[in-house]
Amino acid sequence: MTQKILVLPGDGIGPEITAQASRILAACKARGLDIEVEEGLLGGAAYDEHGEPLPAETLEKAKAARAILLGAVGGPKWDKIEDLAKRPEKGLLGVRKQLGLFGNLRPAITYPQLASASSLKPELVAGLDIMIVRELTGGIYFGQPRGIEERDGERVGFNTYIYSESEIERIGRVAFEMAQKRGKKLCSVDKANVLEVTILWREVMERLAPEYPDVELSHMYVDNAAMQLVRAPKQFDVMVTGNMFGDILSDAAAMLTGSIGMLPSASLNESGQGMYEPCHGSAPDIAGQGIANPLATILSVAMMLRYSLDEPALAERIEAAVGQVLDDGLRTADIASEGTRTVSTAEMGDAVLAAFEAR
Ligand SMILES: NC(=O)c1ccc[n+]([C@@H]2O[C@H](COP(=O)([O-])OP(=O)(O)OC[C@H]3O[C@@H](n4cnc5c(N)ncnc54)[C@H](O)[C@@H]3O)[C@@H](O)[C@H]2O)c1
Ligand SMILES: CC(C)[C@H](C(=O)O)[C@@H](O)C(=O)O
Ligand SMILES: [Mg+2]
Repeated sequence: MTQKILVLPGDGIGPEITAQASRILAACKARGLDIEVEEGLLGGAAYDEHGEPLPAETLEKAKAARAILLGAVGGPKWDKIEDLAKRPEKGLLGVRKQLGLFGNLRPAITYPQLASASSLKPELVAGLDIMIVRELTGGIYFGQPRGIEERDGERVGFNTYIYSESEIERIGRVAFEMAQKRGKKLCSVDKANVLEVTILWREVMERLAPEYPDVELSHMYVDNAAMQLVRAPKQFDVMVTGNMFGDILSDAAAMLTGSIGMLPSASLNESGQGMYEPCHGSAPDIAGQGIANPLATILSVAMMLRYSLDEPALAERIEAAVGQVLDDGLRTADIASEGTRTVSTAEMGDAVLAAFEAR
């Protein structure tokens, strides 16, 4: 059956990087992958056209798609929109929530060729392979009540950090199952020394553990986890955490791989429908220059093939092509080091495509 794929380029470097990833998708199609690809508007690009960051038409297309490839949304142009609901980021959060994409997988893998591009000592990161499992449709990002209002003569801002047992259990199961397929170690990250919501989080993780006797479960406070990620990151296999902690820790983990431009992601619901996007943002500081690293987005296509389209061989082929290009010494500016050849976004896309075709 033909599967629908929706590409949402978004803002800033979004269109530049999704253009390269789309070429890889097209190459998969040329090799017999039965997909139909269409594009849509999300974020600032959608706001400029329709006055909404998530127009009804985009949401409809997203619901009908088996998988979505997203570039990134947001940028200074839209940061002053007063109505928060109209900000580009709300469009992205809307797709995640509306499609129930609660399971966010963020793999931080340090390619051996890039160990020296990390800001940490190469021996600390060489061979690193961590999977961060982030809850994506709950927690403080969505909790009610929220707002800014006048109280006792001054304005107060407030959000609600809330998780139900069922929300914790469902992301916990994703993480335990992921650990079973990997190194069988799961570290649950919380702030159970202070926050009730994460006391419950820890309890639920403990309750699930006996169902996965082959997985070794540990717990860590988020502040320590941030420190351990830069002290000795290879101690981790799978990490599971809530929406906001996962956002922060995955950016920190990205730097272990050499650049945030290397970290792909998958956001999945219960039926395997997914949105695939790099973990980084729209990088307004380099947008339009043709120098952004497209590899996180290309590697997100590999995740799409693995998790939504059941094509693991094609996924491996893309990952191997990326490895090949790095072996050949090609680097975008963010991962360049002595002795490598600095290339543009499009040249990196050309090289990955050529390596993919040659395999
Ligand atoms: N998923 C998303 O769409 C997403 C994620 C994060 C941030 N954002 C939005 O993006 C905008 C910018 O946010 P920010 O500056 O905090 O984070 P950012 O990730 O866009 O950029 C942080 C730094 O990393 C660099 N960088 C990011 N991606 C890169 C790439 N592929 N190649 C080379 N360098 C890269 C940028 O140039 C910048 O110096 C904001 O509007 C934010 O809300 C969107
Ligand atoms: C843009 C923003 C809403 C988003 C998030 O916080 O989830 C981003 O930082 C991410 O990591 O995907
Ligand atoms: Mg983030």
